[in-house]
Amino acid sequence: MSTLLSVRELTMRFGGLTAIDQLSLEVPANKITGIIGPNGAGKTTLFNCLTGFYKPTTGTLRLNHPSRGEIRLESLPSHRVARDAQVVRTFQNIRLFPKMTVLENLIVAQHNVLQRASKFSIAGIFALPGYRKAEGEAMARAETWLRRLKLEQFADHAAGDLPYGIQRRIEIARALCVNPVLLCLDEPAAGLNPRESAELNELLLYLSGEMGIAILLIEHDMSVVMNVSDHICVINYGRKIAEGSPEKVQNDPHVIKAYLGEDDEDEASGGIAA
Ligand SMILES: Nc1ncnc2c1ncn2[C@@H]1O[C@H](COP(=O)(O)OP(=O)(O)OP(=O)(O)O)[C@@H](O)[C@H]1O
Repeated sequence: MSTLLSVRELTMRFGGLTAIDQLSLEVPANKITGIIGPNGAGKTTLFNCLTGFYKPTTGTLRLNHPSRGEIRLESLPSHRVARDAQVVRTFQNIRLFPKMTVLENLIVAQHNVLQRASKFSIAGIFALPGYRKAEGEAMARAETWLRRLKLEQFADHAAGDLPYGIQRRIEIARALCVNPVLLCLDEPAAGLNPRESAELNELLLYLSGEMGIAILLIEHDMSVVMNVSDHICVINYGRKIAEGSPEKVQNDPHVIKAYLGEDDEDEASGGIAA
């Protein structure tokens, strides 16, 4: 099993608060790695460090890019993390452009390639052949992902008018248009009903199993994280407290204690069961 991302002794401090504390973690290629932990554990901060939103206080984030070799994510600005390292994320709160159509949202996500092809305006304004080619490819990629994610019928709808579960799926399609080598999903099941959560499971298994995309998944919905993850890392107060298979972490006394506290350990296993 090859390692795609190696997080080493990552620490992120905000003044006196240590949100991530000496965290080390290996993320394999082509697998789903779940990141769980109680509220405020530091999960989103980890994503923010990975994707260039925060500069870690200390520690390293080494991406073993399949064609570009080792990339040190901690030293890249956020726009280069997506463009050069192909590490792409979604957010806890949906961040689509609500008035744009679904297809437009997927095209806009590819602004990096289009901007380069436009040579930062001239080629775009005059629709030169290189730009037209890049535009055609962006459109084809958007249509491909719409089809694969069963979203074609919504292509011309304003994204903001669609049901919440569909919008979540569009966010994933949008991230996929950037050809991620690592897809970081921050609570993709938030707000989904049980049927939609089950569909999300199928989608994640398809992306990792059929498309070979590595996924880092932050999720509170245990029916998702326990059913799709190959490996789970549990953090609390910014520290790793357990890791292993879903079955292993579910029964780990440290995890049970972190979720419900010392007095409620009997009830706790219910809280982290799939
Ligand atoms: N920009 C910031 N400035 C100050 N403190 C921050 C900042 N970002 C996060 N924190 C703090 O860092 C800690 C970890 O927050 P984080 O959002 O990473 O937790 P989380 O595990 O994602 O929580 P949740 O499951 O509720 O989303 C929290 O105490 C939070 O208040």
